[in-house]
Formats: sequence, C-alpha cells, structure tokens
Amino acid sequence: MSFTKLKAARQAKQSHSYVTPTSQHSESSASANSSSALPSDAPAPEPERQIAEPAKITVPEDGGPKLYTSLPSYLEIRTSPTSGRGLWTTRGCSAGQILLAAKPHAAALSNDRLGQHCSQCFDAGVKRCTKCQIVFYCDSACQTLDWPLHKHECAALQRIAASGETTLPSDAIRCLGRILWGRRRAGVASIWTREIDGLQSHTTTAASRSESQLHTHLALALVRYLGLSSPAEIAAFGIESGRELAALVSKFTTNTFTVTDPALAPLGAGVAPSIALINHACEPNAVVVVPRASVNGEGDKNAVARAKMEPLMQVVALRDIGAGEEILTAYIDTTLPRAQRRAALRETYHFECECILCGSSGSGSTASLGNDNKIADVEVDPRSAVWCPKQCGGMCPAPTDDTPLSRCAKCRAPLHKTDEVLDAVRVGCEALEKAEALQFTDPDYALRLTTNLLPILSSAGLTPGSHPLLGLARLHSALLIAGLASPQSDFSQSATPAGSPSTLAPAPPPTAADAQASLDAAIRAAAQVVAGLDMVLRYGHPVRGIARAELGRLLAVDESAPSAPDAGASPSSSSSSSTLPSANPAVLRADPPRFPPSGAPRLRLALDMLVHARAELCVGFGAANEGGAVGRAVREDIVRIERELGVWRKALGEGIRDAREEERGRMGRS
Ligand SMILES: C[S@@+](CC[C@H](N)C(=O)[O-])C[C@H]1O[C@@H](n2cnc3c(N)ncnc32)[C@H](O)[C@@H]1O
Repeated sequence: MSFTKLKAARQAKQSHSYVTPTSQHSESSASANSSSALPSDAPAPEPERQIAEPAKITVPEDGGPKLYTSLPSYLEIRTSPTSGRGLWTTRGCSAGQILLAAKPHAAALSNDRLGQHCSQCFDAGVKRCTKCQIVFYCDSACQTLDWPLHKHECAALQRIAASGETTLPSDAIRCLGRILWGRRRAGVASIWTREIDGLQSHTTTAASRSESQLHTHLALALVRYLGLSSPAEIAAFGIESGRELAALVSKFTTNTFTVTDPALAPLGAGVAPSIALINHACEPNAVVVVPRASVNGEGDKNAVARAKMEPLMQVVALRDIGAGEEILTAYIDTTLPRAQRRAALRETYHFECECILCGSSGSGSTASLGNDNKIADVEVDPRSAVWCPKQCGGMCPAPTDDTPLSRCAKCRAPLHKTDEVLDAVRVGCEALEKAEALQFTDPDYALRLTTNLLPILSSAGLTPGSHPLLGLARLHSALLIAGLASPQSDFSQSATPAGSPSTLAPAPPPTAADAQASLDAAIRAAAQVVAGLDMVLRYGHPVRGIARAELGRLLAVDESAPSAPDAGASPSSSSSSSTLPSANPAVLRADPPRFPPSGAPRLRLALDMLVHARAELCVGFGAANEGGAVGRAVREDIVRIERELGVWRKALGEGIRDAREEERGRMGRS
C-alpha cells in the first residue's frame, strides 16, 4: 500500500456549520433510488428521548404546494416548543440504514479545492473551464449540468480577475451566490425557492451584535460578488430589502452543511433543506455523510446517472431507532466536553443544548460537589476524565477551577494531582489551538507542539478520550501520516522545545530503519486515536470507522514477505498481539505488549483492524453503500491481506518442514 494513498485518506474533523470555525453542520442522506425503504419487520426499539410532545404538520401552513417531497413517507415533520421543526420517524429503523438522501440545492467547493475537484459532482476535476480558468469539471456532462449556474459564477469570477483582485471571494460568498442564481432561475414561487426560504433564520434572536455585523458584512460582499450596482437590483432575485438579504445569510449560517469526501475531509459547503430540518443532539442517533455512489463494475448502466446526483448527502441511522423517535444528528464535534459543545452551539445555532449528554441529569455531565465536599455519584464523562490514581481501571472526572476535588468513580480514591492536571489541560488547549492554526503553513512546528504536549497530558493521567489529549493525538497522527508521504521528513524523532520556530535545514534521506521508525510512530499515534475515539463515540460512528481504517492500512504498509521461518510469528497464533495495547495504564503495567508487532502478527493485526473498520463503516456510511468509498476500498485491502497471510502461512509451513527434516537428519546421523 502506498504512502500517497494513506495521505489522501487523511482524516478531517467532523462538523457542521460553515461560516464560523467552531461549527460545521455535516453528516447524512439516502439514495433516491435505493435503500431508503424501511423493512416492514424492522425491530422497533423504545424511544430514548423526546424533546416535547410535537404537533404533526400535515399540510404546509400557507396551504401552498407540498414542500420537502424528497422525504420518504416514514419521516414526518413535527414541531416542538424547544427546537422548532424536526424530523420524526414513524417506523423502526436499523443501524446502518439510510434514512434520507438529498442532493444539496446549492453547493460550492471551498477555494482550496477548486483546482482539484469537479464543481458539479465534487469528484476529481480534470477539465478546466476555459473562460474563468478557475473552476474544474470531471467531464463535459458535469460541465453542461452546472452551466446554468456557472455561467453567472463564471462572469463574476472573470469580473473579479479583471478588476485586479487576486483573492477569490470566500467559500460562503460563492455558495450564497449559487443560491441566489438558483433562486432567480427557479423563481420565487418554486418549491426550490420556498424550501430555501423556509430555512430557519436567527435574525431576530441573533445573540450578538458581532453576528449581525457578520451577516451584514457577508450580505455586502455578496452584492459586490453578484455585480450589483444598486440595492434595488437585488429585487431581480426575489429579495425585497437588505434585511431580507441578511436573513438569507442567517439561514445560510444556521443550515449549511460541510460537504466532505468519503474519508470525511471537508470539500465545501452545501444547503439541503430537507436534511436541515433535523435537530441536534450531542449523542445523535443518525449522521450525515457523503459516501459517494458505488459503481457495480464497468457495465453499470446507472453509474453515470448516479454520479450526477453527487454530492449526494445521506442521513444514516447510527443505531436502531424506534418508531416515534426524533431523528437527531450532531452539528458540532461531539468529542469535545460539554462546556465547549454548548458554547459552539450557542454561538452558531443560538440554543442551549439540553440533550441527554448536556442536560443537568445527563450521564455526560461532569461531577459536582455536594455540601460535604464529596463527589456526587455520577458517571464520568470520558471527554473530561483522568485515570484513577490507584490505577484500579476506573476514572475520575477531570478537575476544573470550579470543581477542583475529584475521586475515582469506581474505587473512590481521591485525585491529588489537581494542579498538574489543570496545568496540563491549560497548556494542552493552548498548544492544540496553535497547532491547528499552523498545521498547513508550518506542519513541522505543529508536529513539535503535539509531540511535546502529548506526553505531558498522558503523564498527568488524562484518558485518551479526554480533551485536549484526543484532539492533539488526532492532529499528531494526521501530521505523522502526512510526513510519511514525503520521505525527506522524519518527524518521529522531533524533540525541539515547544515555542521554537521551525528550522528547515534539508534533512538527509531517511534510512530504511528511519522510515520504519516513522511508520511505527504513526501506527502508535493512530492507535491512540482509535482508543480515544472508542471512548467517546458510539460504535459505527463514521469518524471511528475512518480512524480504524487508517490504522489498519498503516499496519499493512509494505510489511515485507517472510524470508526465514519464525516460530513465534505464526499468523494463526497471534491472538495476544492482534489487539491494541490497552489505553488503561493499569492494564499496560500488567502486561506491556510490544506495539506494533512485526511480520505475520502485524499483518494479522492489520486484518483484524480492517475487518472491524469495515463493520463500523457499514454502519456510519450506510450498509447499502457498503461503507461508502472507504468501506469498499477496505474490503479490497482485506482480500489482499488475506492473500499475503496465505503466503506467510505457506512460507512458515515450509520452514517448519525443512527444520523438522534437518532435525531428523541430525538425529539419524548421531
Ligand atoms: C438546522 S436547523 C434545524 C431545524 C429547525 N428546528 C427548523 O425549524 O427549521 C437548526 C436550528 O434548530 C434549532 N435546534 C436544533 N437542535 C436543537 C436542540 N437540540 N435544541 C434546541 N433548538 C435546536 C436551533 O434554533 C438551530 O439554530
């Protein structure tokens, strides 16, 4: 397996909204032609959560044409006093089932992807628009399909270039431009426009003056991008006033999804009104993904038609969902602790999250002190936890400035090193923020930060799922994998103190041993990420599946074929080495395994990892999608590794036979 392939699979953070960095609306929809029908015999588990008794909407409030026709019959729009409209299922659904699929009404690649991807279907772009020279397409069919919108965009981009402006408008502005040109084309009375107009806005409830200013600023930039010389000209788009335009911008910020590639790397922004009806929970029962259609061999007649539906957003059930339950997805990164999640939701979506994880009685809430200064008996949120100081295997809630006292929820041992944990979390958060900002412009420096901070957080006792340890580990792993692709950089030995600027002296080409050490370091980092994600995300979450696939592929990289028999390396007797090292120090102390192993046990571990990854991908990216493009690629990897393990078995068998014959010969001679 090549390093380049691994780099391409570099994982991005999951998230939902598009304008502010803290938020990214993303994840879900079902292929229009396929698996969205629910099996009639599907089990109907008990609902886990209801916000309020909702009212069912049977006809549009204004009596106009029926909207959201892409919704399957078993999904209903209902309203609740706390969260407004939402989607509810009337039938039981099973984990991995595609609940809803929709091509966004409008979608725009982000600026840094424009040169590599098709602006219509978001696949690889190879054909440049000869007029604007900025936008690419995969073929002329996609170009023709996009022309009704791109002809306006093309003129706007050419106008900008002619004015001497060297930077492109922001991704948000380009997507809003597509919405407005689409609106003018469809007409104000069309279902298309009515669904856009029906999106929830927060202009009246917008919490902050700064957000209103952001909306106004975006609205003005949009007017410039559209090439309008007077506010009156906006009327051609069915927008009557500046206030209405600002409301459209607010709808955009509240309802836009990040369109991702099949490995969850962000590609751009999209607005899909039916999917935007889904409300948020930090422990969601569904997820929005863009798994990309499968092609059933070269003779697949529907392949072209399906490709034109891309980027198709799909909502996939993460667990069995009972009839009468609300479908809920996560708008934000749910690996973050409660305070950060709630702040992000407040800032972009203007609500106080009271979901099962955030609510005062939620199991994810941090421990609180009673009057007697004892920790209340609450479950520990693994996003903010420290291993038991007595290493009993239990966890303590991570101390905070407000609640510095903590004890193990299992054995009640008190946590003494409060200051060490508080300091580690503080410097870890600062380093994570800095490293994230620098990861593309100065990856060496970002890597030094993560390399230096990870041991500090681990030795303070933070669990792998804890913030900011998990965030740093994810970034560290991504940077190491990116480093593997460029042979001149070997980051694994990096020990420059945090805070030093990076020195870019040309490094000598790595030796084979250096390359192996770098690969092993990347494997250990990826394993730490998997351990952390397992603690905080539900089985089948796409982020978990992608992380496991990445680890499995790293383990399978260039593992050389057997040259000599090694009795300890039997591919079938690898149970002790085919598991990850435990993240729990209590277990580590008892039996520290060598990780990663080499030879056949390493391949066996890769195989186990990929089989597990595929099972999770088939949930998070949809069973009918076979786990999306990554799930299908992993299936091929599994077949290849099984073949390689067969070679190992054969070589080992021959080696053992030779050794026995030699032994018999020696005994015969003596
Ligand atoms: C993408 S829209 C979801 C659909 C929206 N409820 C509607 O009526 O169109 C996001 C907005 O819905 C509301 N919302 C979503 N999830 C919520 C929740 N868990 N609690 C309260 N409000 C929520 C917030 O106002 C948020 O800005």
